[in-house]
Order: sequence, then structure tokens, then C-alpha cells
Amino acid sequence: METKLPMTSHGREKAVRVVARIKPSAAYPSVKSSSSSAVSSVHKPNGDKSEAVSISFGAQFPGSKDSYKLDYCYEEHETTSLILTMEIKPLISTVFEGKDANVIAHGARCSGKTHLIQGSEKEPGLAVLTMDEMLSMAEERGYSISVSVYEVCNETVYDISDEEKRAVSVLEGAQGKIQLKGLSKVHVKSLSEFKELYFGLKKTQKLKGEPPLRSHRGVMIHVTTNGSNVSSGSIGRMNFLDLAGYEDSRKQNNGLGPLEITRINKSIYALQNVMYSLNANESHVPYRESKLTRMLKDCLQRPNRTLLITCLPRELSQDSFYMLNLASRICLGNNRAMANATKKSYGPARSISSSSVAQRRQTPLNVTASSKQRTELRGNVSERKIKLNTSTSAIKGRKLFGEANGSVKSKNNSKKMEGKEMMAVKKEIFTSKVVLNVQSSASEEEVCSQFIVTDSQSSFLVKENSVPALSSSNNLQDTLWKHEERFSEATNCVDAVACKAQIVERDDNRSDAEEGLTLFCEGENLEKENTNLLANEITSPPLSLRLQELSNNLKSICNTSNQPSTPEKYQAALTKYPEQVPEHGDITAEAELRTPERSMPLNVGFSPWKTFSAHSSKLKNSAVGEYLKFLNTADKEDLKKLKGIGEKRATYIVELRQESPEPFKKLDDLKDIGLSEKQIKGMLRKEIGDIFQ
Ligand SMILES: Nc1ncnc2c1ncn2[C@@H]1O[C@H](COP(=O)(O)OP(=O)(O)OP(=O)(O)O)[C@@H](O)[C@H]1O
Repeated sequence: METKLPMTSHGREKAVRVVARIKPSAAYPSVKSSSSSAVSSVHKPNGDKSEAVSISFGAQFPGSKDSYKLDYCYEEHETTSLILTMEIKPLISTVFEGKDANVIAHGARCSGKTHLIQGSEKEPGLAVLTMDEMLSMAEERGYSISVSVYEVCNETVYDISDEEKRAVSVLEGAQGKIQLKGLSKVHVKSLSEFKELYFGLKKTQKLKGEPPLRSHRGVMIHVTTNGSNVSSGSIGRMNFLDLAGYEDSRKQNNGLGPLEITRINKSIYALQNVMYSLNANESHVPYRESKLTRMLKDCLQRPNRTLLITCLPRELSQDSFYMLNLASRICLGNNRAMANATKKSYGPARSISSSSVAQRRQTPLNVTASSKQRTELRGNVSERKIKLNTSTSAIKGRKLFGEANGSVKSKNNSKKMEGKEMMAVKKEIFTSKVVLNVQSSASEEEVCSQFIVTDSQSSFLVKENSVPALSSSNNLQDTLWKHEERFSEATNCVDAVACKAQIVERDDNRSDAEEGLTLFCEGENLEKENTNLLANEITSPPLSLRLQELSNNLKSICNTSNQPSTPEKYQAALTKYPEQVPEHGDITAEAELRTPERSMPLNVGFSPWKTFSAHSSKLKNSAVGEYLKFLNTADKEDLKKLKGIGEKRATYIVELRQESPEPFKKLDDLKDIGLSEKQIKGMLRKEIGDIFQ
């Protein structure tokens, strides 16, 4: 029986289904808790699991709600086999159809996660029951099954398929595909072979007299096409993950240091953040916040499906409440204010680690545009989406651009350019000029686009780097909607042009150095991990240089009074790089116009302050670009010359580079090496400020 997948309020299928599993009180060697509250009722409307259920409690913890909504709740009397039938079997089908699926158990300590996933030899858990099912299906269809067992401990992934624990390298290929180097796949022909491998792990540990580890444990079941050759012909994967128990790090009552508990919690938060972002359909999914999320990126990303099971004892501790609260947020995954607040904050634990942040997420944002303006924005979005769709089919291997200059011209031009397979963003921001440059890469689906918006108040370049995600109108509208405030704020205007965007340059007479840097960081924070863009950057001159030149060209053309602004001129300026010269017949005439050797004066029509701001903004971006480049390439000794980088961080940076060729693409990535936003700013101030000493 196929399960009806739950929908978000936007009518999308959820990437992550969230259910609870209540552990019987009798089977509960409890973690001592000063206070607890019993689950008083589980409300299941019509008993239909496709509708959200509410879990209510008797007594309340400070800050807790009366009830929490989840997709479903399995109570004590409901067996593991029932969960298999209702939840896992539909996922197994998707795996045999070529997708990946994940079953993740989270919860406080001793909440029954291992019992549920692994079970015992007497009472097999979900992974074992699933394996049984998958082995029969594989046999019927002529496929093979192989298994990887892993553990993630202290931000290191280990292969635990045999006694000798080996570290696994999580490598990110050029296309962003994750390779788990060193993780073995053991070919499995029968359930007993699987059990031996899976249950053998605990025995080995006991024999060695090792204390039970606090780690995340996973088993990945691979379906492959061809016999014993497990290295190729992969169809899909089913990944079971038994997360380490969540525990408030302030308790320190279990022999673990606060640092270790914090590390474990941090990786739990990181995974929860990813699941939240997936369900909220956010443009940026923070896979890079922990080793666990990096390693599971390919498994977790859409269109793959994940089942998150929140394990709860009947008597809830504060830790269980906390996990339930977070699970409920992931389940709802549609709170705009929450999503925006997350975007504006920093750090791995920023969105869900503290009650203050939770409050912030619920605080409505300071909305600058009126509802009428928003409606107009939505209208514009739909219109632009149509243009993107009509144009992308024709722009393979080309670079297109358009210009919209002033309200009337803007409309005319956009129509004209649409006809010529060009795009113009229909936009009037006071006396704005809007330039859209869409740059295609090898595949039609992977198109990078850039927008430059200028008006009398401000100018900034917006880089939009994932057209694939724009293919659904819901998605595009959501994203635009989300970033509307940011753009309104930045341009001091009521409407916004672009979405899913990274503000990489801004000259604004309201900005001072600090504000500029902050904006840069926030803009960077919006960037989607886009391998297409990365690939472009690897073969092209540094981004900062390209942007600077691009901006100079555009400004010089805009500001030359005897040279009216035309699409052709923009295009000429935008075709600085030979590999991107457009093939379009209409726009070859001035394609050889080169970028001027030196920058054209920026001060035509601008106040001295604005001109100064423009230069200073460019300088900043360029310096930041160089700084990141240094982090991506310098050797350990040179890295240590930087403020804030000691032996440990330098070693970690070098390790990160082994996993991913360019780990620092934006300032925000420095948080991966444990730096706070304040520290990052301090470091930059020190390094860039030193130039003037
Ligand atoms: N549904 C259940 N029925 C019977 N016993 C259970 C059930 N769930 C858990 N238990 C028992 O409760 C104890 C703790 O469960 P388990 O080890 O699965 O918790 P855990 O959440 O994995 O713990 P940790 O956070 O330490 O990893 C075990 O002795 C287990 O056998």
C-alpha cells in the first residue's frame, strides 16, 4: 500500500516526514531528570496518517507549548513492524526506483533510538526488517545488495565494517558529488550475513572492553545492478542513522566533557538545520555545517526522501521536549519569519540551539513593503519566470543580456529582447537601470545569471546562481518573497528584482565600512552551494576581478552621454572573456569592445561620496576575495601568519582542502573552522586594515 506523502502548506511534497515513536515506560532505564512531564494525549484526526497529529502533555516545561504537531505518532502498542509497513516500505520502493532514502532516529539519551533502528537479535529493529525486505526484492529483480556501516565521532567518519576502524574521507567532487573515500561496501547475500556484520559491532566493542561510544551510527544499504561488483551500477541507497542522544551540555553528569557533548549536539543541530531547510524549501541548505551533513548531502537532498523519527519516552525530560520541539518545527517547515531569521543569523547552532533564537524565529520580521507592493512583486516574479523559461531553452552556450532603462523603455525593451531570446527584468526602481546578464553553461538546466541593479540611490550586483531551482514557480516565488525585505532594505526602494541572491557589490551612500562588510557577509550567507558557478570560477579569472571589470564597463557605458545605453553596448562590455562570447547573430557588432585598461571615471553623475563609496566597496570585495583565495591555497606555515589561525586551525584547513578543492567560497564558510562572525570580521579588519599601516 503506497503511503500518501504529506504536503507542506505550499502544496509541495515534504522532503522530510517527521513522526514520533513513544517508548513504553516499563522499558525505560531512565536518564535522571529533575523534572518530567507525561505525554497526556496523542490526537490523531481520523486516524489518517497523512494528516498531522498533535501530541499534548500534562505538566509543562518553561517555554513549552500545549501541543506539538508532527506527521504521525506511533504509540507504545504500535509495533516496529507496523512502522516498517506504514513508513519504510514506500521508501524502499523509491530506492528500487533509483532514489536515496534516509531513516533517521533522534531524541534524548536512552529514548529508544538504537532499539528502534538496530533492535536486538530477539526483537529486530527497522534496519534489520528493512534488509530482509530489500534482500527479497533484490532477488526478485536481479539486483545485488551491499552494505556500508559507519560511525561519526568527533567530526570524523569511520568505517566500522571490521575491527580496524578506518577514517573515511568525505570528498566533494567538481560537480559537488560526495565521495566517501575509504568507506567499504560489503556484499551481503542473506539476512544472517547482515546481522553478523551489524550486531558484530557491539560484540567487538564489548570484547575490547571499550566504553560505549557517544557517536552517530549509520548503515547504508546499497542496491546495485551487477552481481558482486559493488563499485558500479548503483541504483539507490537506503540509509539508517541512529543519532547520538541529545543531552544538555550543562548537565555534565555522564562522564563526557561539555566540549564533547557540545560537539555531538552541534552535529545534531546541523542535521536538523538541513532537514528544516529542505522542508522549508530554502534556497540554501546548510550541508557544510558538519561532517555528518556533508557526508550525507547526496542522500538528503531533494528529490530523495527522509523519515525523521523522534524517539520519546512516555515521561518526557526537558531534553526530550527540546527534541520534540525541533522535530515539530522541521515538520511544519513553512514559517517564513523563521526562515528569514535563520538567514540573518550566523553559526551552526544559530537557528535552533537556544531559546532566544527560537523566540527570534517566531518574531515577525520588520516588513518594509506594503501588501500591495508584495502582490506586485509576486506578479513581477511570475512574469520573469516565464521569461527565464522561454529563454533558457535557447541560450545554451551563449551569454545573453538585456537592459531596462526607465519605466517605458524597460517594458519595451523587455518585450523586444524576449523576442530575440534576450531577457530583461521588468523593473523600475525610481530612475533605475536594470541589467540582466544570463550566462549559460554546458547544460541547459544549469544556468547562472547575474543581475546588476542601479538607481540614483544605490547600485549593487546580484548574482543568482541556480536556475534549476527556479524551474518551479512556487519555488521561485517563495524565494523572491523571502528575500524581498533584504532587497528593499538594500536599495531603499519598495520592490525587489532578484532572488536566491548574493549581493556581492554595493555602492550606497548610506554605507560605512562596517555596514558594507556586514552586508557582504549577509549576502554571502544567501549563496547556494552551486557547483556550476564554482566550475566557472575555477576556469575564469578571480570573481572579484570579473565583477569589478564588469561593473566598470557598465558604468562607463551608462555614464557616457553621447553613447546611448543599448543592449549591444552592455553585451560588448559583458563579453570580456572570450570563452563567453555570445553566438547570437544580433549582438556581434561590438563584441570586440574590450574592457578599458583602466577604470572609467565613476564620478560622472555621482556625488563624490558615492564615488568614494563605490571604490571602497570594490576594494573591500576584492580584498575579501584575495583573503579567501589565500585560505584556499596557502601552505600551513603561511596560514599560521594570519590572525586567528593557529596550528590546529591551519591543520584543519589543510584537511578541509583535501576533502574539497576550494573549501572557502564565501566568508561564511570560515564558520566551518569554528570562527564566529565577530572573529571573522576581526580577522579581516586586521589583515585588510594592515594595508594602511
Ligand atoms: N520500544 C521498546 N521496547 C522495549 N525496550 C525498549 C524500547 N525502546 C527502548 N528500549 C530499551 O530502553 C533502553 C534504552 O534504549 P536505547 O539504547 O535504544 O536508547 P538510545 O536512545 O539509543 O540511547 P543512547 O542515547 O544512549 O544512544 C534499552 O535497554 C532498550 O532495550
